Amino acid sequence: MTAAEVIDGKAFAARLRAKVADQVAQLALEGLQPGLAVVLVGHNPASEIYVRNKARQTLEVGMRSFEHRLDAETRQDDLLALVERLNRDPAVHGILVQLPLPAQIDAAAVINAIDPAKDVDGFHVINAGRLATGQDALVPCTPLGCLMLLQDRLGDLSGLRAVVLGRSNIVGKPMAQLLLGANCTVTVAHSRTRDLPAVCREADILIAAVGRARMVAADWVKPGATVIDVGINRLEPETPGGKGKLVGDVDFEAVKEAAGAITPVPGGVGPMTIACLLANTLTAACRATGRTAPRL
Ligand SMILES: Nc1nc2c(c(=O)[nH]1)N[C@@H](CN(C=O)c1ccc(C(=O)N[C@@H](CCC(=O)O)C(=O)O)cc1)CN2
Repeated sequence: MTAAEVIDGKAFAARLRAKVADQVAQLALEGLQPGLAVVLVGHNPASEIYVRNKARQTLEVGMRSFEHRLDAETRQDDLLALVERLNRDPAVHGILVQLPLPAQIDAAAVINAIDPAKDVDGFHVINAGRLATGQDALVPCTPLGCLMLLQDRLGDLSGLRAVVLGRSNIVGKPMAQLLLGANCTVTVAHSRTRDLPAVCREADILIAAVGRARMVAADWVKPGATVIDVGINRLEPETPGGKGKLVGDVDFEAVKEAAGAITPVPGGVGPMTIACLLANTLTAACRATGRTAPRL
């Protein structure tokens, strides 16, 4: 058996951002500049990095970036008031509240306060419902990125068996909806699923999004399957004061000997998340101004 093709999400994301930048340049000729507002509450170190990268990449594609950094002790009412202001601001076409939020804030209440037309994370219950019923929706960025990588490698996904390992609102559930929409036969598996390895072995497409480092072993994978690893897990540092290695939910070294193709961590799905956020912001800006959103 030959080793799997390693899917280069970093390169794919760079190409997607270049397409977004081309479209933004076209809109500039018509006097429209898409704007993305990102809200960070508190000082989660990983979130700080993601928010910084989002702001930088937003500017790089020619959009306006609005960053709002709030104290860890921020009250829910104050955050809701900021969301309301951003909903009303015509320069802001996309709004994103970085997750996780501190414990005193009800994340669902905040997400559902965002205007669904500006909900570029696609987490609002209206967008979740639209996706589930096959209507035009803003689609969560990480699952959208996974779908793009799959369609790029496999073309038409019709009839393929897909197993989504994980049932979160931000990855597992929307991923399952997208794969259903692409005519896959979809199973959503999770920690209570009986005989997980056997269920996963049925998959032509295996999406690992459980948040457990290197959980998916080589004998969970059907030979030749396409494996998409959404996990981002930081291992304990090997030396005191060092930085722990970043690994996915899949045992990459072992599984690449069984799979047909596999995404690495880092450099697989992660970079697609921000590229799709920019694509969603472009979509939101086009729709808000009566334009048809481009197919990227
Ligand atoms: N409001 C949101 N919050 C969160 C989301 C989200 O989509 N919307 N997703 C994650 C975090 N996230 C974006 O916010 C994100 C995670 C990972 C990456 C990424 O590029 N990862 C790199 C590795 C980065 C590193 O070295 O740490 C990779 O996999 O190559 C981008 C964005 C939770 N919160």
